[in-house]
Amino acid sequence: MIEVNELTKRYGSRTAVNALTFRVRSGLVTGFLGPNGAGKSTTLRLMLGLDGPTGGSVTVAGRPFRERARGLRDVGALLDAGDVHGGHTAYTHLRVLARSNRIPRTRVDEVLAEVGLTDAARRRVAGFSLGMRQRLGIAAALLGDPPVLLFDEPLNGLDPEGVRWVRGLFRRLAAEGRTVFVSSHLMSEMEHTADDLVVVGRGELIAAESLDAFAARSGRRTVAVRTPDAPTLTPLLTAEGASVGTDGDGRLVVSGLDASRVGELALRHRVLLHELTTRTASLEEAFMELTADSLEYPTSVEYPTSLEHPTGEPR
Ligand SMILES: Nc1ncnc2c1ncn2[C@@H]1O[C@H](COP(=O)(O)OP(=O)(O)OP(=O)(O)O)[C@@H](O)[C@H]1O
Repeated sequence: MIEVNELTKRYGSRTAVNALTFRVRSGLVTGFLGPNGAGKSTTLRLMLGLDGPTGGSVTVAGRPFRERARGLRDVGALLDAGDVHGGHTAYTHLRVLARSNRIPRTRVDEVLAEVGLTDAARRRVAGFSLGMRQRLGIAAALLGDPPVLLFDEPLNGLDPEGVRWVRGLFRRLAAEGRTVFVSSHLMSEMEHTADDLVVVGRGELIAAESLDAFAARSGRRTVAVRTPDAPTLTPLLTAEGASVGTDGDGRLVVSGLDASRVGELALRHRVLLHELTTRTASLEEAFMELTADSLEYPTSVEYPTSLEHPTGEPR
């Protein structure tokens, strides 16, 4: 279990992390989500004691990480896959880490096999693809067989097979009772991997709950309606208290009424319907909406949720 309490980090006048409080439970995969610049990497560095907090604390199994002497056998981490001496081979890189952490040499071969790098073990890391570097970083995190594992954007650069493999690996590590904390800026990467979510934006905590609770809270339902007579139907719907937008594809998007009520109204007023569909906002949409106000580099891209705005105007 990792406990993060009122954790704050300021760089000069810039607050990277502001009073974050959350827990990461063992035996589960916890997704650490937030847009670029949200403070994820800073939080991970603070968790590992690589940087000192301006305020607050992090404890791993009840003790600050700095006080722990077992290094890689206590906490394994992948922070920056590029942070490897390019002149080393994969084997040498892991061998050096193993030696300085008093980990037996046999473990190097085991983790190389685990991440699928046995055949590339004697090649220089300088020639590795990003995906291979990620695998090597994961191997280093696993080297000490630690109970706690932290990964910063581990899926970057992996091909679909690699992504599937990493997902399976995280699930297995959690099933073994370990604490697995994985950062990402994409909900789609966590949706089928994480049990719990910690969501941050501009250094602030936005949500810390189970994925199921997040989904239940944010799974807003709307009704998509295709009709040749939108000018008649729209005021009937708004008179019933619904918000009506359009989806840019000729459909009305109705929130605040369920599909059966929309169907009844249409029938009563003899409005022809070509389509009537209930839609549930995806987790990705809910995440985008939750973090929209905290984007460091907002773009003018419209996401589907904005189409449900009553006026149809982008927010
Ligand atoms: N050493 C530093 N000096 C000054 N500002 C920093 C430093 N490290 C991070 N920051 C700032 O703190 C904020 C959080 O950055 P951080 O890298 O933790 O975010 P992140 O969520 O990991 O983003 P990304 O997904 O882009 O990696 C950013 O505004 C960043 O510019």
